[in-house]
Amino acid sequence: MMASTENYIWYHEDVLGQGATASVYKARAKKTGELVAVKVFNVASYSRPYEVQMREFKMLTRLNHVNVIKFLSVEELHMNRDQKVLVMEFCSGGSLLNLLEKPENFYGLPESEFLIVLRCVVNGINHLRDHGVVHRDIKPGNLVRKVGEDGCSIYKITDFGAARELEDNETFMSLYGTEEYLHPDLYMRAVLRKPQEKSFNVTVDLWSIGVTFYQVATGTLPFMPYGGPRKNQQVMYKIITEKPERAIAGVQKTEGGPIEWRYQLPYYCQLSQGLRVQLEQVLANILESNQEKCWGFDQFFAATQDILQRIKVHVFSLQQATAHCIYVHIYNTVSIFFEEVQAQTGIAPEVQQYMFQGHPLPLDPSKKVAHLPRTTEEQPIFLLSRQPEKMAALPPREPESPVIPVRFDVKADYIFSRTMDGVVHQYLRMVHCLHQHRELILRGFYSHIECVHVECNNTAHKVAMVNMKLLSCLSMEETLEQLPRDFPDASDNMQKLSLIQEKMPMYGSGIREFQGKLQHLHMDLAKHSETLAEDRSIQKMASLLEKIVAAHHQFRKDRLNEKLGYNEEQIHKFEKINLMIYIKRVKGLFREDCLQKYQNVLTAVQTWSSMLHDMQSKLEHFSGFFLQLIAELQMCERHQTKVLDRVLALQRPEAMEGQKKKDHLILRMKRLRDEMELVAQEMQNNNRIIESFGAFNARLVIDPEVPQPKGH
Ligand SMILES: Nc1ncnc2c1ncn2[C@@H]1O[C@H](COP(=O)(O)OP(=O)(O)OP(=O)(O)O)[C@@H](O)[C@H]1O
Repeated sequence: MMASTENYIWYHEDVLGQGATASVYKARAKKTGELVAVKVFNVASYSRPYEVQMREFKMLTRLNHVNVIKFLSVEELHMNRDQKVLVMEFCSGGSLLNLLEKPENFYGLPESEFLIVLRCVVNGINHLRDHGVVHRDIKPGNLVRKVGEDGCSIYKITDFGAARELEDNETFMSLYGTEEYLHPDLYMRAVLRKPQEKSFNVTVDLWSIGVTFYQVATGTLPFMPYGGPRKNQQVMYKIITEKPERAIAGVQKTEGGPIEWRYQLPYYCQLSQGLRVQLEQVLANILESNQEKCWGFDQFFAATQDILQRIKVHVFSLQQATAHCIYVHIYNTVSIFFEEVQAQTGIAPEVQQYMFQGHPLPLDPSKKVAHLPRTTEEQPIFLLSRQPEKMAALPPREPESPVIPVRFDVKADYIFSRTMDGVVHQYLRMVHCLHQHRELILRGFYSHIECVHVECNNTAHKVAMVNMKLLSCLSMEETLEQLPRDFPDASDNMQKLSLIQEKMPMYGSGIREFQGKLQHLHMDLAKHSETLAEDRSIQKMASLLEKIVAAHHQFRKDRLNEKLGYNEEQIHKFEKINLMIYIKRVKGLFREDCLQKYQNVLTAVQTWSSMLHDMQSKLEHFSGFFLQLIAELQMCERHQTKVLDRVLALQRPEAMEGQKKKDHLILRMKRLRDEMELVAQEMQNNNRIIESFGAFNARLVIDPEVPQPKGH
């Protein structure tokens, strides 16, 4: 069956959605074939006074924004000229509600998509505000989705039918379908039908936006009486009006039971901690029925813009094995970034050090955040603490599984399979996340070990330098010892030098031991990397999910049939048994395989962290000590040179046995002096090499005020 207006035509089966006032169809322009959406108002709707019918059209003609549905024209239905048809741009992605109903979004949208919704709604609502329009029916069903040329979603506010009708008690019923999103004052009037004197301003939209954002972030409605908002309207009203300040959700878990208030987004929500805290702040201030305490539109707009203008920096805290998203403004200094990192990890800025793409990342606190490298979830900046840090990673909390209906009931089985579909999607996400964290831990520790390795080499160079200087000093000391005992300024460094000579092999072997340990760590890491590479848990979970989705589709078909035939019923029952087996396997795979392997890596992290920390602090100590030794040896050299100079100056010809002997001694002295100069030059060269190695040194200068090992 087809219907048409003067310029557009559509099939009845191409229905995009049906609301309380109208049905929306996918239609085509007769002349161009262009796809449009036509909203055909139902009988109840077009029997309203003409001006009321025209309000939505009039309002739409005034609006023009990418996040507001584009109005094209108003036409009349060919079959019934009284019936108005609103023609608008077609959004192929359905509504945000359709998206939330997909099992993969049972626990809310992923962070990137959530931010798109946030941006579109805030910008769209701002445009309405600029034109003095209060929508009064904001909800996921009234946000339609278009897929942009870049593949990203664009959400558009639609359905402007409710805006003026709120002032008209007779047509108030049109709001009935959206009571879950209603501001408490409207709820009282529209749902409980109690007179309400207050005038409704923009805060009613802000409340609905708050409920919508909560649902988009979590997949569930924030205010939930036992049995659902529609079944228990009195409790619903109690929840939204008695909600304590700053609470963002209220749930009644048992019939007639207490209401559990929530001040934070639930654990299963997919948003990062960094975004959650910012969103919770917004929600607490717009889900506020007290007009005096509720944010005004300007505050809401400023707070949401502040979130949207921030850039996201992915940070993985290696010793703690936790992933973080740090939201900062591009114009903030790096020191602000350090503080945000501290807020999420507890690691103080003075002990933070970073690595990126396998190399140390020196960060200057006075520079702008714009200088930070671009990060992704897979390519984060690794955070290391100079202090030992406790493991902070917690095993992920499993989603609550619904109870399997014991009896044969197509409806209950369908609901069960649908929920299970959502639950297993969450399991799959968790498996992905654990896998990714294992990968990041191994990658991060590989670089960390390499950096300690460089430090080890630097220290080994210092040992070599000390040894060279020591040998040169010792040989000179031996020469000087041949001088007459009563020679003034005769050097007596021998004891000190022998003591250093005695200790040096100990340091040398200490460093070799570290190098051995590092090699051992690399081998340990390689074993874990091999286990990770062979891990098929993601594929196994995905294949189980596929089977559960197939069972769910089967149950969806079965639900549509009033009564199943004998064979269909048998198949349904077998499928239910299979479903139970798959679910058991999902949990087994997660707990005994994925979680177990993840815990193994976490245990290794603790060992690796403490070993590397121990090595680094010893190396730091060694470095400082060697620099001190080098200074002492240099002093000794200077003293020896001074003595030599004096010897040469004080030599009197009569004191010597003969001219020949004198010449011989002078020659020897000169040669020695030349040799020393050569050694000194070589050492200077070595110093330069070591300094250039120092640029790769893992002990980064993050804050110039932080005490650094001597000589750096
Ligand atoms: N332009 C569009 N492109 C694609 N789908 C659309 C469009 N407009 C609306 N829809 C779909 O049609 C559904 C109903 O549209 P709309 O909300 O305008 O109707 P309504 O009768 O006013 O509904 P309500 O019960 O919310 O008052 C939407 O939820 C959406 O799924």
